[in-house]
Amino acid sequence: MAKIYVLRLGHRPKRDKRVTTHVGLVARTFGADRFVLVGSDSKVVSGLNSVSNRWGDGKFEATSTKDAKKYVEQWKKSGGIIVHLTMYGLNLSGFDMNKVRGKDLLVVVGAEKVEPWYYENADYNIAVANQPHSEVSALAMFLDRYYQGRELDKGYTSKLSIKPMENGKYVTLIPNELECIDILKNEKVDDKLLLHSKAVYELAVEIGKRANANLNLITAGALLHDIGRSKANGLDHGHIGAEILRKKRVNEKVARIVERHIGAGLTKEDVVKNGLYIPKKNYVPITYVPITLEEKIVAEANNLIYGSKRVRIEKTIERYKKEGLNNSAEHILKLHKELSKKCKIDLDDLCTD
Ligand SMILES: C[S@@+](CC[C@H](N)C(=O)[O-])C[C@H]1O[C@@H](n2cnc3c(N)ncnc32)[C@H](O)[C@@H]1O
Repeated sequence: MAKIYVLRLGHRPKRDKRVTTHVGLVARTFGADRFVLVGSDSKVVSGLNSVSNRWGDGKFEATSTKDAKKYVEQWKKSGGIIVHLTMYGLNLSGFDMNKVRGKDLLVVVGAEKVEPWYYENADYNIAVANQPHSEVSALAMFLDRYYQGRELDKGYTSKLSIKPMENGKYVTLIPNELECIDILKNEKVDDKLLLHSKAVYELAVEIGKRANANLNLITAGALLHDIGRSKANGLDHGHIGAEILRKKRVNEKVARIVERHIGAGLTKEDVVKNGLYIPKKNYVPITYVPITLEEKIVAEANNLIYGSKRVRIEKTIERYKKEGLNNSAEHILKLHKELSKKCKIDLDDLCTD
């Protein structure tokens, strides 16, 4: 896929810190892959990377270069296109974006007066209205036209994310390993449960790596999967755990891992038969069955752990059958086969018993 980098010229550390940071923030949010600062200002660069790690998937990167002209020349040499944003350029409104789509694109923005060399070496000088305004707005407008607005709908599975609210502020969190342990301790889970949770976590991460799953989600989902046992030990501990986490503003994707981890999930019949809480209609999809890859992996890892020991799936299936839960046993085997195929190994091979 074609990449888009933003090159920021003329940064004056004393004067431009805030504006340059905003150019980088716009680059990230409006879909660029990288922000390249000409010169050095480690605070600006590290600040942008910190935002990328907390609010994004960490793929966007801020870096710097000493030699802007060399950077531009190399970009052109490797077949990329240069767009220089300037009020003196072709008006964006009439510009055919297809001329630059599909190719690696370097978008150059200035701070103070930009040297003529950049005007001459750009493939296209483009103006967002032929009026003086700001590199921040020019970049946002250009990228928005480039992506035709799709960049605004990009969803991230990030450490922090916002639940949009008509009134008020609501930020949800994917806790890391240490934060999960703190959450468990605050709920006063006992040492045995802590050991079990850690064992499920370690195995889930191993499986997650093989399946190319989101490891932050798996870490939180696996460590917290049994948090509901601090209040209940029946089949409802999944849902109760998820509710505890929702109250703590933990990301909904983690809450659902917790809610759907029992066996290979609880079917609607299980839920009705056992008189469990039935989610409201607006809770979509209405299910306690794992759907996402991360939900499936945590359920599978939990099925391969007994206490804090790894066991083969057959052991768990036997236990379910002994309790007359033949349907659930079948689903557990099906999930095991599905994930083993995805990981290209029999997941029993990760377990000794
Ligand atoms: C404060 S302006 C400096 C103005 C400069 N004389 C110029 O070439 O546009 C800083 C940067 O904002 C961007 N900029 C300002 N007005 C723009 C416009 N109408 N269209 C595109 N970019 C603009 C350019 O990248 C410029 O280098």
